[in-house]
Amino acid sequence: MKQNKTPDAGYLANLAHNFRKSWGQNFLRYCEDAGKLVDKIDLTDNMAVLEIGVGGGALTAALLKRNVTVYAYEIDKTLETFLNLRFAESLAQGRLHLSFTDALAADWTQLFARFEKVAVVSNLPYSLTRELINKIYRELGEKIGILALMLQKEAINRLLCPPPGRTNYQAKLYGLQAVITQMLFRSAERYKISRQAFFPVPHVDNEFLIMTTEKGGEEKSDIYFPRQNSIRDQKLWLYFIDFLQTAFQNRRKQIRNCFSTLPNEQLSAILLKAGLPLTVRAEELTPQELWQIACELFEAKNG
Ligand SMILES: C[S@@+](CC[C@H](N)C(=O)[O-])C[C@H]1O[C@@H](n2cnc3c(N)ncnc32)[C@H](O)[C@@H]1O
Repeated sequence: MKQNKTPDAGYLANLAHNFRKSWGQNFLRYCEDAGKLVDKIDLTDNMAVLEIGVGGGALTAALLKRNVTVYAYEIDKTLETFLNLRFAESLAQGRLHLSFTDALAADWTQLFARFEKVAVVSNLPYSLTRELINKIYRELGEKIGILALMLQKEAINRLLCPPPGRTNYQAKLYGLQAVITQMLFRSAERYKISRQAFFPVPHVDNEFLIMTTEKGGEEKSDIYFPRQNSIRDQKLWLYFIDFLQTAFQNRRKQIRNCFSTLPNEQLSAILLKAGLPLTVRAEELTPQELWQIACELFEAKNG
C-alpha cells in the first residue's frame, strides 16, 4: 500500500468514531481507492444510484463526482451531522438523498418506480450481505442495470455459481442468489482489494464485483429476462422469489416435497410436462427450469 494516497475526509474525521463491528463498519480509507472503484463502473448520465451504508462517505463522494443522483442509507445516526455537512451542497442540489434509517426497512420498488434502470453501488455491511442482496433482487429485479458491490469472496462465489451442468457448479453454493444472478446479468468482473484499503483493517479478504446487464466480460449465453412491466409480471417476480426461497430452504429435499400447501399431483404434473424426473431437487435445476415451474404454478394459482 502506497503511503502517498489521500485519506478520505470521512475516514479522517471519524478516526475517533466508535466503529461498530455488528454494522460491518470498515470504511474505505483513501479517496483514490474509492475513485478507482467508481471509475470501473459504467455509470450513465442521470442514472439513479442506490448506496447502502454510507459510512464516512468515501464511495458516496466518488459517486457524486459523476452525473448521477444517489439515494443512500446509513443506519448509524452518529454519522449524521458529519455527513450532512460533508455533502451539504449535493443534498441542497437534490443530487443526494440521505436516509439515516435501516436499509432493510426501505421500499425500493416504490422509491425507484419512476426509473427505468438503477445502479446499486455499495460497500455492504458484512453481516447483512445475504439479506440485502435478496432484498435488492426481490424489490428491483430487472430494473438493476448495474450491481457493483464490495463483498467477501464467499459471497461472490455464491452469486456467481454457475447452474448444474456447467463447469465450476457447486451444489452447496447454488441457490436463490445464483439463479437470479444468472437471469439478470450478462457480465461479471471482480477485483481483489487489499485489506489495508479499509479502516479498521478487516480480518477477511474483500473483492469488488461489478455485474452488468450489457454484453462484455464473461458473457453468459442462455439468459432469460423476466419482464416486470405490468402488475401481473411484478406479482410473478415476487412469486418466483418466494418459490426459490422455499425450494432451496431444504436443499436436500425433492422439490415435490418442499411445497406442503400445494397438491402433490399439481407439482408432479408440472415436472412431467417439463420432462423432469419427479425426484428432482431445486439444486439440480437450471434457472430456466425453475422459472418454468414457477410460471406454471403461478398460472395455476392466478389463471
Ligand atoms: C463496510 S461499511 C461501508 C462504508 C462506506 N460506504 C465506505 O465504503 O467506506 C458499511 C456501512 O453500512 C452501514 N450499515 C450497516 N447496517 C446497515 C443497515 N441495516 N442500513 C443502513 N446502513 C447500514 C454501517 O453503519 C457502515 O457505515
